[in-house]
Amino acid sequence: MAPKVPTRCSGATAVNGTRLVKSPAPARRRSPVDSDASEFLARRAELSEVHHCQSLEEVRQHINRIDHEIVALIAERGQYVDQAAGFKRDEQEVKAPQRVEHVIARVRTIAGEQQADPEVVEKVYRAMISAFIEAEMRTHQGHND
Ligand SMILES: O=C(O)C(=O)C[C@]1(C(=O)O)C=C[C@@H](O)C=C1
Repeated sequence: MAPKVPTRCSGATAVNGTRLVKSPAPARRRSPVDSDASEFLARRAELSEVHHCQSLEEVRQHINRIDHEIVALIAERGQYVDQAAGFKRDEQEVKAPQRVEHVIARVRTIAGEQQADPEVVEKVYRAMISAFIEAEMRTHQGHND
């Protein structure tokens, strides 16, 4: 894996409280769907910076901050998965194995672009999708009771 090179700061607050200069937000407010994905990822990469930490405590502060963002994104993703359940007729459609493999291939590609380990990303996604399928099953059963 390529070493992480610290990027120029532009718009975050460092853990030590330093305020970093933020570039103006884009005028348009469309959601980052597929067609906007590369633009969205480029902006995300520009905003993120990997700090060289001086202590384990500092490392954990960063991990805690990132976990907050990840959980917020899982919550948002979950609401779309929940809606997906409403469009499905049976258990096979809920499980959608071909779609799962498509998602996995896609996130592995994104991992490569983002200097993330594709093996780790695949394992995380398989565990997450499996949990979402269980939740979707419950929603789907609820719709059909
Ligand atoms: O795309 C769907 O059909 C979904 O329900 C979403 C999702 C996912 O979490 O990515 C969840 C369950 C299916 O197995 C496939 C994918």
